[in-house]
Amino acid sequence: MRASLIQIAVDPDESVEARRVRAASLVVAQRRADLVVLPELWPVGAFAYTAFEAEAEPLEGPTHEAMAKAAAEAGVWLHAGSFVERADDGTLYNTSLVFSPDGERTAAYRKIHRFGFDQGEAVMMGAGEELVTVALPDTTLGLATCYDLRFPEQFRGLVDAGAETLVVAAGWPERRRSHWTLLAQARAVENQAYVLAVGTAGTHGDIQQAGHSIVVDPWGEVLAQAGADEEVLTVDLDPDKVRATRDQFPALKDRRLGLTSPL
Ligand SMILES: NC(=O)CCC(=O)C(=O)O
Repeated sequence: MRASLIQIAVDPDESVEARRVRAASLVVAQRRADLVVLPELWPVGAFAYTAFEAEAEPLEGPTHEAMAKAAAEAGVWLHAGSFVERADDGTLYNTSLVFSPDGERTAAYRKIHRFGFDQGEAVMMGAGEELVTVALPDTTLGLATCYDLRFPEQFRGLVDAGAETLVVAAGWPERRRSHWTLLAQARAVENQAYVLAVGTAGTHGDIQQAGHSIVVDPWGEVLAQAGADEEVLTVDLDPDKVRATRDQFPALKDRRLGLTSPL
C-alpha cells in the first residue's frame, strides 16, 4: 500500500482559493499512490485564528468539492486534511474529510482536543465528540488531528475500534518539533500500528511550522521523514506488518483495564 503525505506550505501571501487549487493538483499528481494525506487546516493555516470566521465553510463547501473531485481524478483514497467547518448552528469545527477513489465522502472527523488553552482554537471552535475510523481495502485508518497526538487514550480508543494505521493531520510548530517526532513514534510503538503524521511547511499566524512529516512502522521504526519545506513524502506500507507485530509481540493483549486506586 503506497501512501503519499503532502506537506503543503501555508503562507498568508497565497490566497485560500489559490492554495485549494494547488492542493488539488498536488493530490491529482499522486495517481500512483493508494492513499494520499493532507495536513491540518491547510486552506487557512492552523494558527491563523483571525481568519477562521471569514474562511469557515459548510461541510460540503468549496474544500469538500475540490477534494472530492481530486480524489476521483487521481483514483486514490484521500484524507483531505482539515478545514474550518461552520455547522448549521454556527459552531466552528476543525473537521477532516476522507474520500474514496470514486470521490465519495466516507468520513468526517471533528478534532476532539482543541489547542490553545484559553485562547485561539480552544475558545473559537467546538470539540468533536466521536472517534472516527475508516475501513480501506487493506487497512483501517484511525483519525486524529495535531494536538490529539498528545492524548494516548484517543489512539487506544481508535485501536479498540479496529484501527491499524493512525493518521495525524497537523500544523505543528517548529518550536516543539522534538515532541512531534517522539509522540509519533510513541503512538506507533504503544499501539503497534503505522503512524502517518503530516504537518504543514511555511509560517502562519507568525508561527513557524515544523514540517518534518513522518511515517513510523508498528515497531516504532521511522520509515521516512520530510524536511522543513513543502514536500511530498511517499512510502510503501505493508498492512500485514501490523498483524504480524501484534501476533509476535502481543503486548496489547496484556492490558489491565478497570484498575482502581485505593485512595
Ligand atoms: N494545531 C495544534 O493542535 C497545535 C498543537 C501543538 O502545537 C502542540 O501540541 O504542541
